[in-house]
Amino acid sequence: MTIQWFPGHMAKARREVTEKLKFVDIVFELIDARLPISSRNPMLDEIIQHKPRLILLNKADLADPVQTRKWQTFFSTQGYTALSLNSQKGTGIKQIIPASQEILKEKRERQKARGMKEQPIRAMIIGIPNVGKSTLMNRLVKKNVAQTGNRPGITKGQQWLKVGNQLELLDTPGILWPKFEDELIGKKLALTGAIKDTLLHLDDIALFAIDFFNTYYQQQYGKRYQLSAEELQLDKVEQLMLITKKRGFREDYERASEMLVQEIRNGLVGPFTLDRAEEWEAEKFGTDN
Ligand SMILES: Nc1nc2c(ncn2[C@@H]2O[C@H](COP(=O)(O)OP(=O)(O)OP(=O)(O)O)[C@@H](O)[C@H]2O)c(=O)[nH]1
Repeated sequence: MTIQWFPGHMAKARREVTEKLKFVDIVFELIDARLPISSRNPMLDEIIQHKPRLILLNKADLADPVQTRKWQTFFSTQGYTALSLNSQKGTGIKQIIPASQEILKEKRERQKARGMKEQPIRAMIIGIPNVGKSTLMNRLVKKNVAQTGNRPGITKGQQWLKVGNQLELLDTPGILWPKFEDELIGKKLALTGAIKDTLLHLDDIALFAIDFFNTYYQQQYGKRYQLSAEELQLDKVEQLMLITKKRGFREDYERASEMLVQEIRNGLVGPFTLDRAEEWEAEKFGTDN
């Protein structure tokens, strides 16, 4: 991704989201299922105020399914519905409309009681760069309305994209920033490809990944890089040196680091979740995370 968030950009993005919020009934907060905390905008609560929200855990195909279920439970204890999605394949997409209807049920019933005609639900997608906003939009609308991988352009007049006759989606998603100035969050975001590689050293990300996989997913990691039980006891630098050698990269640790990070990102080392549900007790959740 090419966006660098400077204060000016952030303020503009925030203004744009605030402006668009007026037109919608519900916000679809798109987050990366591998990073259910780190891929959120830390100020989202403040920005969207009390607007109803549906949390969408995207790229669930790349995440640890056990963790995804735990996160769904976690969010439900916070009063939110969180659906697990694979926007690329469309898995989970069908639940979006019924879940939104359920969230807005009381409001819609009140409107009905006042004799108002039932309108399609109006929604906007909000998420950090590269989380899959365009992919989801294209899936929902079933045509290529937003080019995936594209950068958000200049705000046009509000355009609504019809999703059947029950949902209308704002044509430009809200793009907000993650809290990448936090070093650990920055490494996690980098490992999933959410922030520019040049913001951090690749070997730092690779060493972080080796540590993480040794702790949580040692088996799938050891298998992929043919590391024996003994080799898995070595420290992370020695493991990186071994992987480099085993891949035939001689002493090119930079190349090995890049390969490792790319393979992890693309799911070749198996599904994984970097933010661990059990480490986030209820009271930790909120605007200061
Ligand atoms: N594996 C997997 N990849 C996905 C999924 N959703 C999106 N992607 C991929 O993630 C990358 C980013 O997707 P985009 O839809 O461009 O993301 P975006 O949020 O619109 O990105 P920006 O324009 O940078 O804000 C693309 O390569 C997509 O194919 C998913 O559910 N699973």
